[in-house]
Amino acid sequence: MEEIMYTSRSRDPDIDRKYEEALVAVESELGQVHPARVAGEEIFADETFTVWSPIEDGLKIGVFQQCGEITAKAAFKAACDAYTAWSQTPFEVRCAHIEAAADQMEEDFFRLAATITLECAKTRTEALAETGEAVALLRYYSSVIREQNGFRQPMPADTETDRYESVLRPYGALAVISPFNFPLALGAGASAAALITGNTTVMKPASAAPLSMLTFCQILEEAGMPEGAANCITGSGPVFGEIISRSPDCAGVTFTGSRDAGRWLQQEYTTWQPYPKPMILEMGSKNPCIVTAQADLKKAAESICRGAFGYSGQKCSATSRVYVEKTVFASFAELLANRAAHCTVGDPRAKGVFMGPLINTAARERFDAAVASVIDAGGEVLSGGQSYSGEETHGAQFAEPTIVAGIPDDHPVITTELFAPLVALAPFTTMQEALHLANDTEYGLTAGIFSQDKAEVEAFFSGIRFGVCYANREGGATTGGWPGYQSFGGWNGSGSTGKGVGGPYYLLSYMREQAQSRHAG
Ligand SMILES: NC(=O)c1ccc[n+]([C@@H]2O[C@H](COP(=O)([O-])OP(=O)(O)OC[C@H]3O[C@@H](n4cnc5c(N)ncnc54)[C@H](O)[C@@H]3O)[C@@H](O)[C@H]2O)c1
Ligand SMILES: N[C@@H](CCC=O)C(=O)O
Repeated sequence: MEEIMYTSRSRDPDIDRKYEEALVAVESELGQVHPARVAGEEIFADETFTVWSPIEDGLKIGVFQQCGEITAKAAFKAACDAYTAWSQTPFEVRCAHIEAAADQMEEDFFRLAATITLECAKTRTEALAETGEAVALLRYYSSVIREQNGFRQPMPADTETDRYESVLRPYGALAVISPFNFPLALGAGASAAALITGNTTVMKPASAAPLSMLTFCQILEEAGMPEGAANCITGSGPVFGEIISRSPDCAGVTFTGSRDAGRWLQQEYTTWQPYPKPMILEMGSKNPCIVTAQADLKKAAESICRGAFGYSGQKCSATSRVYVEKTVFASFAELLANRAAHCTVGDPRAKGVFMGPLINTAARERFDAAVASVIDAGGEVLSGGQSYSGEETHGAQFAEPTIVAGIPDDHPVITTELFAPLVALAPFTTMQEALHLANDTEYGLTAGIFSQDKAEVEAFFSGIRFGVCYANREGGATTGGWPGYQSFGGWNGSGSTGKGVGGPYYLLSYMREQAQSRHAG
């Protein structure tokens, strides 16, 4: 099938037909009770929680288990029990399991995409691309480990009879915590990385969107993963965080989510664990884009619109600050405002809709407070600024694609991650100033530049302190990274390892080195 990426602009109409059929099928099955999955068994907790779709009132995604200590401990016990055999399984066999899971995901492609749309209100393009990204992550990790011969490397020996090797080996049972905004790709990608390197997993998806990951866990089981290697439990993040911090069975954590939760977990886990264990943290950001007087302004406006407002700005990669050279500020602001005003906002299930509703009321309140704070600070709303919900939206919470300007550099809208469709513009006069403003943040995930001047582009790449950097990217100024093309990892407050998801070094974070010296007996 044709690969649909976040940056794709067109697709075969047959894809839309299959997606629409899957939407009808998946929607008709919603509302069920979903058990947690431990060692291939269905587990029911004493308490449950209900997840409602953000697309319309009354659309019940399902009832999920509010797992506490008993289930979490059982899941880690299962993962620890499975660890020895799985970690000693030849890497080719582990790869074959992950590849079989990727095959199954391709079989279920449209149902998975429809599930993503329904549980977190992604448009069809975003949901299809996320499903493709999830499959691509599994396949990419498998290709890396095969290319690296399972990360076993001969070392020079000092005698003819001795044999020395460097071998990368797994850690144990890892917790895999994933966010609501990429409910499949980021949980499945991290789990696949953990499993393919020989670790076992206890996955914990976000409570706002847990269905995709429970489905993925079932796919892993069906792909022949040994009992207990992959487990998935649902429930409160903070409760899970407390449990794993104090659990000697938890050999490490891979967490994707907000900086506040990630930092809390990092401190708690480090405090309570008896020795240092791996923590792979992928966190939020405040992503800048620089537009110079040498830019193709129309292209920049189109691409920033996609970067800032795609999935309603609820991407860790969303463009949220744009620094525009003073001489072109007014003309660029006008182009961007016109482009934003033409974004199609509506039901994300519908064809042609570019932006759907926000995940929940809290996100809308955050958006409203941000707009009010811009006005309080004497700033200007150049486009959008309103949020709305009501009968005509079937209760879904919408915010207009919004552009603001005229606020100070230390305003919270410039410094704090909003996770809403709001982008702030500010002028600059020199490239040095633009880079200073772009880098003036504790975050460091994605950044972009629009300029047709090669020297400006090179100055950007050498001066920017972010992990994922794009020049003149058409399909999203700072968004839409793809496994095997863009390693996706944050610097500074955006990530802990410096090795990007979907990149050649990512798997290294899931293994530790062992020197094996075989001397003549
Ligand atoms: N850097 C990246 O690659 C990346 C990718 C996607 C999302 N994100 C970030 O994720 C955030 C949006 O997702 P979210 O709202 O689901 O984030 P969140 O931090 O609220 O939750 C993320 C996950 O962590 C769990 N969690 C929450 N508190 C926890 C705690 N104290 N201990 C352990 N687990 C806890 C949640 O249940 C969820 O599964 C944004 O900040 C976004 O930038 C980062
Ligand atoms: N691959 C996606 C991941 C975003 C995470 O929030 C992007 O690059 O936009």
